[in-house]
Amino acid sequence: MSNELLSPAEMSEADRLTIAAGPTDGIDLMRRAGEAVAAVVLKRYPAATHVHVLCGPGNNGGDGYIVARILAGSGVGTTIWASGTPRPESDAALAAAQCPVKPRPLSDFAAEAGSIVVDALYGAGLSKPLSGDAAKAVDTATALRLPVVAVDLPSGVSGASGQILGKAFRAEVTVTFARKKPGHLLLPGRERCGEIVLADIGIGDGIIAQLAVSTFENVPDLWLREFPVPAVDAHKYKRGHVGVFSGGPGATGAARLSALAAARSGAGAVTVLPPANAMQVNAAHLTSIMLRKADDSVDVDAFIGERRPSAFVLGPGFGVGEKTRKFALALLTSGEQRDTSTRIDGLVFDADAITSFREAPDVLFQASRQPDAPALVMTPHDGEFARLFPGIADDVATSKLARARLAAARANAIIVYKGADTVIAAPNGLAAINRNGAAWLATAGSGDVLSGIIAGLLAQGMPAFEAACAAVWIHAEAGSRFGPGLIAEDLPRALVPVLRELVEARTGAL
Ligand SMILES: NC(=O)C1=CN([C@@H]2O[C@H](COP(=O)(O)OP(=O)(O)OC[C@H]3O[C@@H](n4cnc5c(N)ncnc54)[C@H](OP(=O)(O)O)[C@@H]3O)[C@@H](O)[C@H]2O)[C@@H](O)CC1
Ligand SMILES: Nc1ncnc2c1ncn2[C@@H]1O[C@H](COP(=O)(O)OP(=O)(O)O)[C@@H](O)[C@H]1O
Ligand SMILES: [K+]
Repeated sequence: MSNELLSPAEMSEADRLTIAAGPTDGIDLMRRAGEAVAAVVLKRYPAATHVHVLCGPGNNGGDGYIVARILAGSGVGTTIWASGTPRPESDAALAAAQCPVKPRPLSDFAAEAGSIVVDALYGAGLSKPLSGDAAKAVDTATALRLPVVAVDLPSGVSGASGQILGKAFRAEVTVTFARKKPGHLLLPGRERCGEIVLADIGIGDGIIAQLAVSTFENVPDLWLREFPVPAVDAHKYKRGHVGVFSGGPGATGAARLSALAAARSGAGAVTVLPPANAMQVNAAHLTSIMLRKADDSVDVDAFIGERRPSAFVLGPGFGVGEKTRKFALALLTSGEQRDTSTRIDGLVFDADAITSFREAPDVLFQASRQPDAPALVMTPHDGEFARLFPGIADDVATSKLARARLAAARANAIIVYKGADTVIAAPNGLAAINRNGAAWLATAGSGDVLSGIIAGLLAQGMPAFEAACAAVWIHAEAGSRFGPGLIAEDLPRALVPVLRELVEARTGAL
């Protein structure tokens, strides 16, 4: 798998293990890194009149000295602008000594239109906000609209969190090494990276495996082996039955969006569960989706006993308050009284099911910790996250990745922390960052569809973390492919070509 994301600490451990295993040493890694960047510059900017290489004092700068040597050797006009000097006897000092281009001070940095900037100031070792000459260099490159090729990360972008420390370059291309880092995918860093080129510098898969990485890019490789494909002898209840709770007569659309998405995602049967006074309005809009009254937990229990649903969605359009809390807690704690034939596999709590616990989140978390509780997936956007996880949400110094992980551990649930850079985190520390979405998905009801997809996959027996990751990717893929004009009603139908491709990839053919 090459979808692991390495923290700066893991990257330097990979570096250490590679060197310890031999015969590769530090300068070999640096040389390959520099060669990869130089190759990108030569290929992408063949008409560049001049390349300005900005070199910092650490190994990122060391990569820059190698780039400058190769470019100058290829006949490209090259200037080095250096901030500080590499530590004596370091790999970067060796790279600088072998570079025939004489460095000029970064404080004098000036460039002409038509030239290119290679940003090798700071990478994994960024330790404080960009200031002084480095910040001025960002302003100069921005004002002149110079194309920037970033080495490892645009300087100023934290590889761990994607946060911008002070200022950061906006690269057209970022060349990174061995594996991507969380900062390449988390906003706002992602936006500053431009296209990301991953270069092999000789850190083998075996070395990465030794790191036991727990953060991944959310791509199908992560969960495809668990993606459900119906068996030859499938019948509708074998494909899983999803119950979706509906709000009252004026708030039923969200549940129907969820229900349709669960059905499209492969659940064999889906039932919308409204209060009695919303049966009529739901009935007027449903065809293949079933309908059953659920006024209270007696109704819910009877439904579970008779129809054996395997997953539920609670929250979209349901309303905030005591009834929601009661339903949520009853679903979470019902396992104690059930035999295996009526056991619920998974729950998706979204929207109002999250907000209803804003005054007493611990009540919810205690219930989700009971040994018999079904797997719980919660899908907060920023606002809902802040309501359920005060303390974690306020800690702006941490990354969205770290916040999602802390929340998953606190809630004993899979947390799908939504947004343009959705993070999916599990209580055991596994996490994935999604990046195939598009802003077309920012439309009312889009989150309801996501909840339905998750429940559809849970009902078919997909493990909860994988189901959440798969649903986020599928939802994002369908929305970005649809593009302009997307409304939530379009999404369930837009899932079809995406699902077809996944089934083909999973089975080799349909
Ligand atoms: N690991 C690997 O496998 C490989 C890694 N490689 C390369 O190494 C890079 C990491 O190198 P690195 O660890 O030396 O850190 P780097 O980013 O050069 O910065 C450290 C220096 O910058 C300084 N400094 C930081 N921020 C600053 C600021 N805002 N303003 C001012 N100063 C600041 C910091 O100062 P200090 O924190 O000590 O005060 C220190 O002197 C990595 O990104 C990749 O390009 C490749 O060669 C291939 C193999
Ligand atoms: N700019 C964006 N880029 C990618 N995905 C987005 C963007 N904005 C929102 N989304 C996705 O759209 C969905 C919106 O969900 P939510 O905020 O709950 O909306 P609603 O409550 O209206 O259904 C989430 O899956 C979110 O990740
Ligand atoms: K850089």
